Amino acid sequence: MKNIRENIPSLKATPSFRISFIQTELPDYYAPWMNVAANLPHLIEGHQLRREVMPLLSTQYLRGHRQLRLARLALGFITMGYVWQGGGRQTVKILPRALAVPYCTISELLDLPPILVYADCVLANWKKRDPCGYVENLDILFSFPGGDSNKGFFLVSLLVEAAAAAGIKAIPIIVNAILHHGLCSLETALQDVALSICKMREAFKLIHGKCLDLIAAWKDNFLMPEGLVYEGVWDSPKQFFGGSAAQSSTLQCFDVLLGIQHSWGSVPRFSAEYLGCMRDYMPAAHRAFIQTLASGPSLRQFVLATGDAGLHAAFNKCVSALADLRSYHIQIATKYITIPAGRCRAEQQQLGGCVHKGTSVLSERGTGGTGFMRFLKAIRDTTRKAQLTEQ
Ligand SMILES: C[C@@H](C(=O)Nc1ccc(Cl)cc1)[C@H]1[C@@H]2C[C@H](n3cnc4cc(F)c(F)cc43)C[C@@H]21
Repeated sequence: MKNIRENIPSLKATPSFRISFIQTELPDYYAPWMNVAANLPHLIEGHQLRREVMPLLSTQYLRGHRQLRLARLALGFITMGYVWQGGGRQTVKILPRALAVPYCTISELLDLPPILVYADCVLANWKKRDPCGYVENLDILFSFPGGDSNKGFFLVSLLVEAAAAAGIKAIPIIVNAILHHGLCSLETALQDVALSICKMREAFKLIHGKCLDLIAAWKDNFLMPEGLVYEGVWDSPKQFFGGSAAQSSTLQCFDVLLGIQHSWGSVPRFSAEYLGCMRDYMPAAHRAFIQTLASGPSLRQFVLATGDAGLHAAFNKCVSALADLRSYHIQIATKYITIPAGRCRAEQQQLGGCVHKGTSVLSERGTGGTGFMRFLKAIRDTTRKAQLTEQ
């Protein structure tokens, strides 16, 4: 595969969704954070993380968005490791101020919750080993114990996101075509979206053999019923959702573009509200982009109103490509994520308590677990029904 930037030209051009190269360095002053984050698997497996003495550092020497994202990434991994180091048995209820104060300060500046999210683990957590090399030389910056499976999972998610960039880049063209009645440019742009979604599915295939030891949460988690106290920031404990595929901006963006509404009351946790809530866990620029798209002209209504067969077919091609991608996501989640969660449950029954898998407790949310599977199947079915019927 050629260099990722040459393969997907829109990477250079899409401001909001450009897969930007997050820095991999911070000023030396922040070495205590970077060294602990880089050494996390070893510290967690050796149960030494909580003994690490972390100085309370000031965030004033962080310069620019990329340094803030990198510092937030390091503190997010350290926090997750600190909370879940002992697995489900010995979760902590208080995050020490040396972590909590800078983590919450940076998270507030970035308008993100003080917990590890998809945009941290996937969009910010990567570098090119050889700056001039090809896509194969991607590597992650930070990981949990579990070796290459975490790495593969995060990098494949990144490649899926990178493949989406071309489709995202077509969205402003689509909105302009609607506003100016440019039927030809609209049909071409819809074809670009369909092709991009097909490429996302191709990238997704690289996930075989990878899995994620899920990013546990401290919301609706029976092991931390109150949530987490962020010492020196808030007096009462706070609850936040863990990392989730539903936090992927592209996962939600194409639904909004195609007018696919997800409302699903049977399991309130995974309803439209959950998807809406997950937008608060996306980068602010992505959230704004989706919100602007949602409040703009309806592509679906426009295509129906034109009665144009070519637009009709191009729109339906996008919907069927998205439904196929969702079906593939379900296959992957079943094979690589839900089963481990099921295994964990089986262990729980045997041991009559919570069994942790590696550094985190498998989460019913986010990526695996039966609740998430029902969620994925429901949004796949809703996607299928979004096809424009024959005129
Ligand atoms: C590999 C998986 C994962 O769960 N990754 C993950 C989860 C949590 C964390 Cl913390 C880190 C990584 C899935 C990747 C592909 C992503 N995707 C982006 N746009 C999509 C549009 C779609 F229609 C669709 F079906 C999946 C889509 C979602 C996640």
